[in-house]
Formats: sequence, C-alpha cells, structure tokens
Amino acid sequence: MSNDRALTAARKTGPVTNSFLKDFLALIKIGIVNSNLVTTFTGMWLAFQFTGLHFLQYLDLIAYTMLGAALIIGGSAAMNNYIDQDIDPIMKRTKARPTVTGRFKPNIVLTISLSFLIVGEILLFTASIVAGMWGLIGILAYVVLYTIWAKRRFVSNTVVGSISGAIPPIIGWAAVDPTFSWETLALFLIMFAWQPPHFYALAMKRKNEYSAANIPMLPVVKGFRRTKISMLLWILLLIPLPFLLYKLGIVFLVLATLLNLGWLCLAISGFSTKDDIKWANKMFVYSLNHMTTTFVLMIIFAIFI
Ligand code: HEM
Ligand SMILES: CC(C)=CCC/C(C)=C/CC/C(C)=C/COP(=O)(O)OP(=O)(O)O
Repeated sequence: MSNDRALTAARKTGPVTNSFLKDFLALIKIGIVNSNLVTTFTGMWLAFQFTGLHFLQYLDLIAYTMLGAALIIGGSAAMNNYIDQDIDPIMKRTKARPTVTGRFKPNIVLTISLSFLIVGEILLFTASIVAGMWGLIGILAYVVLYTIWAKRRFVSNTVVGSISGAIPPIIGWAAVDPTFSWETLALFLIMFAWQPPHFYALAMKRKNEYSAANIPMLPVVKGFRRTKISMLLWILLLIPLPFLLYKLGIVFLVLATLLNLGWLCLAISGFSTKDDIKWANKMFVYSLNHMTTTFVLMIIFAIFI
C-alpha cells in the first residue's frame, strides 16, 4: 500500500480508534478506577509495612491484586452505566456516555462488564480468598445496594454508595494480610467519611440534572443549606480518623490533620459564600486532591514505621 493510501487509511482509523478508546474509558469510568487503584495499592502497601513482609518477594501478588481490582471496579462501573441507561440521557453530565449515544450496544456493555467482573474476581481469589471475598462484597455493594436499590429511592443513597467506595483499600490489605486490624478499619472509615462531601459537592453543581432525572440526591431533596451542613458534619467525622494510623508517626498525623482542617475551613466558608456553585466546585476539586495526598502520605510514611 502506497504511503498516501496508508496515511489516509491511518487518518480514517485514527479518530475512530481514538473515539472508541475514549468511549471505552468512559464506560468503565477510568477516572474513578485509577483513583480507586491508589487506595487499593495503599491498603496493600500498608499491609506489607505493618506485617514486615517484603513486597519485592510478592510482585506477582501485587500484579494479581491491582489488575483484579481494576477489572472489578471497571466492570462494576460498566454495569452501573448499563443499569442507568434510562436516566443518563436526561443528565447533561452523562448523556455523552457510549451507553447513551448507542456507540456500545447493551449486550456488548453487559459482556464487557461480566467478563471484567469474572476475570477480576479470579485474579483477586488467586491473590487471596479474603481479597476475592471483599471484591465480591464491593461489587454487590456498588451494583446492587447502591445502583439498583438505593440510588433512585433514598436520599441516603450516597452513604450507601460509600460502602463500596471504601472497600478497595480493604481488598489491597486483604491480599497481603487476611486479618482486619485497626489500620484496616482506619482506611475503610477514612474513605467512607470522605465520599459524601466529595459527591455532595458535585450533586450541588448538578442539582437540576438529578432533579430532572428524579434521583433523590441530598441537594435535590433537602436543598443547599442542609447539604452544606451534611458536608461539614462528614468532614468533622473525618478529622479524628487519621489518628487510628498513629503508627505512621506524628508528621503524618500533622499533615493529614492540616489537609482535613483545610477542607473544614472551605466547608465553613460555604455558609457565607455568594456563589454556591463556585464554592461547590472548589469543594469537589479539594476532595480529589485531599484523597490523593492523604493516601500518598500514608504510602510514604509507612516506609519508616
Ligand atoms: C458515594 C461514592 C461516590 C460517588 C457518588 C461519586 C460520584 C462521582 C461522580 C458522579 C463523578 C463525576 C464523574 C463524571 O462526571 O463522569 C465523580 C468523579 C470522580 N470521583 Fe467520585 N464518587 C464516589 C466515590 C469515589 C471514590 C471512592 C473515589 C476514589 C477513591 C472517587 C474518585 C473520583 C474521581 C478521581 C473523580 C474525577 C475523575 C472523573 O471525573 O472521572 N469517587 N465521582
Ligand atoms: C470493589 C468495588 C467494585 C468498588 C467500587 C468503587 C467505586 C466505583 C466507587 C464509586 C462509588 C459510586 C457511588 C460512584 C458513583 O456512581 P454513580 O452512578 O452515582 O455515578 P454516575 O452518575 O456518574 O454514573
């Protein structure tokens, strides 16, 4: 094939390949998968440090766990998009998803989701039985408890969804150490308390869309002031939790507390802000940086325990 024809062909497939990849990554919610892999790895890393096992002797275990976790989280996200095909077209934020545009047919989405879930679980059970069991709990918590049962019925749906989002670090820990220690509980509780303010900020920004889709998110049902109070209370709950990880040392505790106090100050400023949406956006962006920084600090300071 001549260069010109090859180039034309490449150009033809280029955008198609790019948009396929973009649609596929949107289907599995790659942004949420990647950040959940940070918390999964942190759970594994802390388990190595607290048990004294040397991670270099367990590289296969790390690979099984990280790939397995990525597959079950991506598979659950795809199943969530499959189930939400009726409401996603109504919301501006979700209407470009391949399950809405028709780029991925429902049977293909179901095949991708189930394949990811099955292979992911096989990998996690290969890592350890307990990690596989926690993976199953996480899948059921996200797909059944949250997406099918709570999301469309209850204003407490976000708290229900937080169960699943707090499980990846437990999967990581369980792959290395089957016991559930204070430190394991700390990872769960920190993620559990972090998620409601993380999401409520977004739900405030997208209130009209959730209202149009008839999803009873807190800002839709109770309004902005009640949502701000709830975000403040969840952040107050977050403040003592890093102290369960006191073995990571005083510097970690100071830095983690400063991150929490920064979020607390931002939350309090919400009660006097003139622009709720601008403030909510700041809270959302802060939540992502807060979670990533807190977990990276755990990884760093665990090296010195
Ligand atoms: C109750 C639990 C949670 C809810 C309801 C929730 C909801 C959302 C929503 C609706 C978005 C916007 C995504 C989009 O527009 O496509 C988002 C973004 C994001 N979430 Fe959460 N989330 C939750 C838990 C988590 C957890 C556990 C993590 C990570 C450990 C996380 C990390 C992220 C990240 C990194 C983004 C920005 C990247 C992106 O937009 O894809 N979220 N979240
Ligand atoms: C082990 C395991 C499977 C863990 C799950 C980790 C995970 C995906 C956490 C996020 C939980 C969550 C409620 C996301 C928002 O879904 P949504 O339907 O409200 O978001 P959308 O409106 O953007 O679709």
